[in-house]
Amino acid sequence: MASDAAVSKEGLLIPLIDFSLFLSGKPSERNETAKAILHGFQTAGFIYLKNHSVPLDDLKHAFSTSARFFDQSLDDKLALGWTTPEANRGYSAPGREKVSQLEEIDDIEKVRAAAPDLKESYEIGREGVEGFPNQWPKEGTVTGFRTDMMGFFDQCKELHVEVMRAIAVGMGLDEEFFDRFVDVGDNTLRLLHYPEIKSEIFKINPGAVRAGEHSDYGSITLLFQDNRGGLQVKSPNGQFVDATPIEGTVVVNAGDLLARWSNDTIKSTIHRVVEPPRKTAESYPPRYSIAYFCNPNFDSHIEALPGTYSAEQEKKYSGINSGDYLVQRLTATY
Ligand SMILES: O=C(O)CCC(=O)C(=O)O
Ligand SMILES: [Fe+2]
Repeated sequence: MASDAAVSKEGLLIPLIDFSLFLSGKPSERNETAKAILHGFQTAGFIYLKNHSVPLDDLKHAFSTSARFFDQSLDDKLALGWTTPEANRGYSAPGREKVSQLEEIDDIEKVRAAAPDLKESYEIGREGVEGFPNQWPKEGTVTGFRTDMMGFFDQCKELHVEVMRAIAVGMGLDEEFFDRFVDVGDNTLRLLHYPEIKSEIFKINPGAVRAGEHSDYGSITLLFQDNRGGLQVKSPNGQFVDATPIEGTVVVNAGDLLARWSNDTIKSTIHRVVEPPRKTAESYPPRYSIAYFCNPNFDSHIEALPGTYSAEQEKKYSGINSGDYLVQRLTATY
């Protein structure tokens, strides 16, 4: 069988799929796996892949490198600050955005004092894009950072191509159908750190979350999480369900642009990050995750995929340029 359930609750079934059966299985296994992947995206909008192409050691190394990055002083990180949606590269410390939903000034100050940041992140884009250089830490500060992160970037880029091939096969399209749409690698590697946080934060402000509910924008997101937990996915009946970490797997979710491309046959599902299930008396431990946001090449024209409509008037959306769409979405967020 190509898949088990990674999550099954409240009508949300997220399959756990052995990706090696697609990468190197017999033709029948390959087909069956591709169908299971597509089905997961059409129903839950999320899948877990095990035996994918990113080796566990490289993954562990990416996490320890990320931790060393966030260990730098705040000043050093702020010097690499995220600038514009067009660049979409660099460091963000958006801690203030959530606490500002509190109404009483006293409460706001209390929460800020106890938890200056619920989340910090750092983004890396494709190298060599004119006008938009990556914001690398100064040479020698985080040893090996640039080489290791770009190595990881390329591994994820390759995995994106393979997952898109699986979707193509699942849809009955040519296996290489998406290749020319995704070969450039206009993707974003985002390191995330949710610092240790006092438990009382969630008592003072029950609405507090480590990352607010949202959908992702692009084709798919490859999400690697540590073993803390806290990621939740919205079920069809509106309940948030834990997407519990499974070591060595990657969580893959479809983004809004893929949903649009598929004429809404694929779902881009809402998710968020809350406090993890385990805590000490005083606090919740830090959590690290790495999200790799995949996009169609920024110069591609995206319109309803063959087989997702039978007559022109069934196309739900007009065609759109991928890069324009993504900048539009990022502009609305920051
Ligand atoms: O940290 C996580 O597990 C999820 C992050 C996420 O959904 C995002 O950055 O879009
Ligand atoms: Fe997300």
